[in-house]
Amino acid sequence: MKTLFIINPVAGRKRSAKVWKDIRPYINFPYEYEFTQGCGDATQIAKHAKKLGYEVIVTVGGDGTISEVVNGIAGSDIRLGIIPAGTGNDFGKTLKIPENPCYALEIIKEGKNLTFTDLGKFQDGYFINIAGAGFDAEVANMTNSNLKFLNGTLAYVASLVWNLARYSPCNAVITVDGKKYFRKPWLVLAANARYFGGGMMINPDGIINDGLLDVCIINDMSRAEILRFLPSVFTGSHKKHRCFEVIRGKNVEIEFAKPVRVQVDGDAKGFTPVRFSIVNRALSVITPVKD
Ligand SMILES: Nc1ncnc2c1ncn2[C@@H]1O[C@H](COP(=O)(O)OP(=O)(O)OP(=O)(O)O)[C@@H](O)[C@H]1O
Repeated sequence: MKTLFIINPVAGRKRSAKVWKDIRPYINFPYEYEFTQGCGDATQIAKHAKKLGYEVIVTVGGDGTISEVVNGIAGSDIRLGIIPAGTGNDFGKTLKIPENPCYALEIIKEGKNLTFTDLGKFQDGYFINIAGAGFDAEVANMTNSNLKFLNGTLAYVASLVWNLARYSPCNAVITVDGKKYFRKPWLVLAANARYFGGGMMINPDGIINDGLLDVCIINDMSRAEILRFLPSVFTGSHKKHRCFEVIRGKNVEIEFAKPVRVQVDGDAKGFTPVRFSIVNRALSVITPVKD
């Protein structure tokens, strides 16, 4: 199949360029490749590849690279392959794509199993993993913009601690398929997949092709309780916590009493109010097991 690898050389704090060098000798089928030059480039490359008739696009990068490619090929017949080479690599975790790039390449070489995934819709674009508003968006914004000089995990933890000290939950109206829910949340997510924040299983029961967004809400609790709550998110055991709830639906509107930051696939995207919806089975992804 006509295949293009799109490599984001700066993903994973530049680990991606090395990953590409490592896996290249093992690619035993015809392919082309292109490096991204900057923000948004992967979308343009993917759109062009669609016009040129490529059948498979493989990302070598992280979730941001996947998200950009998705925005170039959503709704087409192009198959998405994923070589995890970013910092968090959260989307691939839901699909059980091996974290080891050489094993991930083997899955693409086999290419026989496809999973159709839903895509979230935000404004005129798509997201594949998780979008949301509140505390998580503040953390993502600070990690990506102000703390680039720190390494990945350190930047995330520093941002988490800083925002925990200064962020306070405020009243919100969350409308899911027309039904209004009044809450005072730390954060509200519209999740397609299961993981975010570099391995946190925030949405343990998420199914990526059920045609529904999982609206995950962390309701008001003290800062001390948040500190106890956060580790449980890595294992998914937080789902039994009295302040955590999931509401499922196709259309979600989130409005806070004051404008609160929004993130889409880990990138800060303005402020609330915000609307998300879902497009069922909009993209096929090459996976270890069949859909
Ligand atoms: N050549 C480039 N120079 C600078 N930035 C780039 C370049 N190519 C792509 N980008 C940007 O790099 C950002 C980070 O990419 P990506 O999200 O894939 O890596 P990551 O943040 O390390 O991984 P993850 O999102 O899985 O934690 C993307 O927002 C993308 O727009």
